[in-house]
Amino acid sequence: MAPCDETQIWNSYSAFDDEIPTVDYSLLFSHDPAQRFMALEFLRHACQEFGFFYLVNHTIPDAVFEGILKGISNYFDPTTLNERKIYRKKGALDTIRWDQNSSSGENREYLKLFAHPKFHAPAKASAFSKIIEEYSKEMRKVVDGLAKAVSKTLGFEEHYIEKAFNLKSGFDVMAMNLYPPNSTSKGPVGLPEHTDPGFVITLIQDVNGGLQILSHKGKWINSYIPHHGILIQLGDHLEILTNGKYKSHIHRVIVDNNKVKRISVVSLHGPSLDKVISPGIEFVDDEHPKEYHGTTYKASLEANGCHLIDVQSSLQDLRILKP
Ligand SMILES: O=C(O)CCC(=O)C(=O)O
Ligand SMILES: [Fe+2]
Repeated sequence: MAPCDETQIWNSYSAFDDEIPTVDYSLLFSHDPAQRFMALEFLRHACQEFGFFYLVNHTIPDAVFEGILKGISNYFDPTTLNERKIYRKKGALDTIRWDQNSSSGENREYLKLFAHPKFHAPAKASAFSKIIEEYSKEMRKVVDGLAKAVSKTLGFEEHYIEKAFNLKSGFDVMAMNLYPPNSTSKGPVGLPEHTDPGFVITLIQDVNGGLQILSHKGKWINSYIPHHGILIQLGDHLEILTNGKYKSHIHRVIVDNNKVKRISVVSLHGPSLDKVISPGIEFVDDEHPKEYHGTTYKASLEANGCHLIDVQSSLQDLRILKP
């Protein structure tokens, strides 16, 4: 490819360093009513005006973050590549999936697994599996707390989201990503543009840079997560439940032709697979007609003919087209 072509491609993947809101988790549960009220108001603003935010002062110990990031780095050792190939796509019953993609559309090595209601992890890597399971349990506690807080920002009692999504049996998939695979990419894209299904998506990373999110206003924004902070992105099914009040956002990963080398841990926290998700009656009236079709979480995940572990968005298909 001629150098000028390369520059043109890179320019189309550049993004702005606009501020992303930072929500203090501990203040959402403050015993001081005024402080709690302010924190919940700020969370409402972050959900409605952004749809993504950083979460700090949460309950996950630093050692859990450091443990999983180190564990992933060790697991993706290039010399043990062959051992991981047993988790390459096999069939409809896969609960763990590994793959390595190096193409103009995607450049990453990943390990995905079903984390909830039942936890699955690579049997051979038992110490690593324990680390992943601990991370997953800790993150679920944070997500349960967020479900309470988000319910309140919508004007409901704290169990509204938990009940609407049947979160106690919620379907969670974890993806552990290494960008670019083997330190070489074929082009600037780590992961192409997409939104994610579910209630919320939690994300941590080892180094900053690479993840870009498309704002409400159509502007690509670089995400720089504070140290030991969590990036929260609202999922497609919160958008459906709230009839578009709280929206999910398109995002992508850019490896900038191998300049950004990074590990991320992404958990997609979904409703239970059999739960029908449709716009809540509280969000529908003459001024806000129903904007989405209702369907079970499972059917929405399988809508593109994909395996559940792909957790792909089908939001476009669920939108009711305006006449
Ligand atoms: O690795 C990242 O930063 C984002 C990954 C992502 O968007 C996903 O797995 O859905
Ligand atoms: Fe994503």
